Amino acid sequence: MEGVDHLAHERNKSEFDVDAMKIVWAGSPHAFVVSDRISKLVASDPGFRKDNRSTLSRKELFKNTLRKAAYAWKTIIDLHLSEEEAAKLRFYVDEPAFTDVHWGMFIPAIKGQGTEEQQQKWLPLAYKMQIIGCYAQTELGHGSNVQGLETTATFDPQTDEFIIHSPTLTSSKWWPGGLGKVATHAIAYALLIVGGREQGVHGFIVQLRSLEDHSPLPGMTVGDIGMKFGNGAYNAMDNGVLRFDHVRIPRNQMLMRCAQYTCLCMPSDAKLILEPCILIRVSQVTCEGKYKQSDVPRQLVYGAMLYVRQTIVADASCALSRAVCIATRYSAVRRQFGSQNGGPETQVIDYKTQQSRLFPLLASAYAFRFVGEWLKWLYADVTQRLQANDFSTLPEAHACTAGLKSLTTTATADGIEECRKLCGGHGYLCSSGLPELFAVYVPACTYEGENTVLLLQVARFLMKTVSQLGSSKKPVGTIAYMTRVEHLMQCRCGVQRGFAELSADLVEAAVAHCQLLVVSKFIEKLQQEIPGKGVKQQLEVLCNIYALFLLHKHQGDFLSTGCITPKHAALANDELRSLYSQVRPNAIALVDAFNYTDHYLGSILGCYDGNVYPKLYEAAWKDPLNESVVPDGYHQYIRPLLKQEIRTARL
Ligand SMILES: CCCCCCC/C=C/C(=O)SCCNC(=O)CCNC(=O)[C@H](O)C(C)(C)COP(=O)(O)OP(=O)(O)OC[C@H]1O[C@@H](n2cnc3c(N)ncnc32)[C@H](O)[C@@H]1OP(=O)(O)O
Ligand SMILES: Cc1cc2nc3c(=O)[nH]c(=O)nc-3n(C[C@H](O)[C@H](O)[C@H](O)COP(=O)(O)OP(=O)(O)OC[C@H]3O[C@@H](n4cnc5c(N)ncnc54)[C@H](O)[C@@H]3O)c2cc1C
Repeated sequence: MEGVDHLAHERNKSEFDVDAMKIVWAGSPHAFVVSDRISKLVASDPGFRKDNRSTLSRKELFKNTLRKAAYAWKTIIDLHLSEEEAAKLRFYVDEPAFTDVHWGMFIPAIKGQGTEEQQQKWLPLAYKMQIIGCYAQTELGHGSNVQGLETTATFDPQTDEFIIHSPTLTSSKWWPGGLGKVATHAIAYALLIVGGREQGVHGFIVQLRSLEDHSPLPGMTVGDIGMKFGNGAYNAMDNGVLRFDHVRIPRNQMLMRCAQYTCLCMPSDAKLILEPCILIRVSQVTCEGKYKQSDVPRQLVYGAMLYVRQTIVADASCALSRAVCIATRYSAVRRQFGSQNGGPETQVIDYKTQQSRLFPLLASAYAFRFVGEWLKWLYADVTQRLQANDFSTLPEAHACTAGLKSLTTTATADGIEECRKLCGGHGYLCSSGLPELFAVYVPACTYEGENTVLLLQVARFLMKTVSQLGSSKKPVGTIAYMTRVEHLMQCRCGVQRGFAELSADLVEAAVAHCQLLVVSKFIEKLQQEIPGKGVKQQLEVLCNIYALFLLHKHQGDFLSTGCITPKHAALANDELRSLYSQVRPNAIALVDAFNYTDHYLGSILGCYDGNVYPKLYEAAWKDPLNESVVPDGYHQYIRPLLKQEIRTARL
């Protein structure tokens, strides 16, 4: 029945202050207020309706996404929303679109790699959406290997311009979100060539389309790369292909924070003679001529990826918590077997197998939330240090963002699929919200750095740390614990097989390092002041589940290395079962704490009131296939079959 809370009995079991936990999940009382208000604003506005997405064709889906993006922008302007509120609105609209890349990559790249002048010129246009940007790095032939990119940017000293060109088919830009049909500008990554010499990959701001009629500018061949995985909402994103045919851009459209070019200006008879290189900004003309890599590490060119990777960790906790919320609520609603004397069947959430699959995912959602909070702090800290030309923590920041992005996205993608399975057959319905959530989420394991490639970066960082053990350079920060392996390294320093040969094992070590990070940041969170009755206790239970589940999952490694004994392993398993029993009465309240509206969840199985069956039944009849009792095609194909009007092969 509508209006009845079919999960009230579950909510009454809660042993902690759910409202206080909502603030812990949101990050602060202010963040909760903003989040709560904006999520309800979006949920109550029919202009942000999303329950019909699975019935739209790709072109209808794409056009509807443009409509929503424009509507969202109008809402932001009309309501004078702050940047924080606007970001929350885009989050709760929950529609993969060009705006994700405009706000999530194009703007951060200009902020991170543009000079002051370039920021002053381009950011106001981008913030007002008078230009729409995309991040065009990946090519048909290269994505992981950035230094292998083939697009060229050749400097022409005669005209003080760069010539951007796609010399080969594989140099075609391929995948950039928003590029296919919407973006007016790109930050295009290309191999810089000055005076015939290659100077590595740099970013360039390139206008793609006319701001008058949106037609591609001369020298641009641009379009969409086609349908993507599943019929999910990610097909609303116009991931594009782009080829440059000797496109000229002014010198000042190279993102120059990371590189400068000094040049000889030898005035003779009042005429400047320019060496084949680039004039840096006039105020900085010097008496030498050479390519000058700024004293910032060239990896700052990758700065936007560092930023996005840390946001992706926070996104992982959101996506996993959505799936866990759906599966937990449905597990409390669903009853199967176990009826005693005609009484109610057993709630599937009471089965130990269901708990052993579901509750580690619930714990992971909270764990990723807190490590994401810490990573956001780490990124802000390294950014602040970079402003002061302090690059000391950049390697650690790269390793942490790369490793945690890889770990959390893999666990979340697997976790969403597990939540679908936890919901049985109904989990496979689009109305469960889980198939689309999976289809939209899984590319996170690939974009912004393919997960194995990123783990290899972590492994490289760990090996570099190990190689420095015994030297005066002591490991600090997230690798301080490695001093404890120093003795191991000394006795094993003999045999050093190649990194490549051991890379599969090193990737596992990288995962273990990142898992240690997640556990340690969860523990640090618990050492903070956490208000609210029973809130800290619940988080301690979840932290212990997260850690012990890992111990259980990898007990082979722990046993084989002598870190634990078989008795320890047995004790850990016993404790896990006990912890699951402690979570059970609080499970619904723990997912209520995510404070997701039914609109945002987009799931009948996960609806707040648990009134699942009537909603499933009602939703079925809305499917276009049910618009007619006799299906299209009956008379053409089925009736001849039934009436044996089609010659059938001899049976
Ligand atoms: C909220 C927005 C949502 C957006 C939706 C999703 C949109 C998706 C967008 C994209 O996918 S954009 C394209 C993403 N592409 C990638 O992530 C490419 C991945 N590849 C790389 O990052 C690099 O190619 C590499 C794998 C790191 C290798 O780089 P390279 O060959 O240049 O260097 P190495 O020899 O491996 O390392 C040299 C040195 O540099 C350090 N380093 C590498 N990357 C970084 C970094 N990002 N920041 C800081 N430092 C970095 C590396 O550790 C090495 O250091 P040393 O060991 O020499 O000290
Ligand atoms: C939905 C989506 C959106 C995207 N949006 C953008 C965007 O907006 N802008 C943009 O520029 N790009 C974008 N991309 C591209 C994305 O960044 C790349 O696909 C990603 O970086 C992976 O690179 P790749 O495709 O070259 O994978 P590859 O590197 O070709 O991976 C293939 C396999 O090779 C393995 N491999 C590669 N190198 C090594 C190595 N050295 N050692 C061991 N194994 C290795 C990988 O682990 C993987 O298993 C997007 C991609 C997707 C799917």
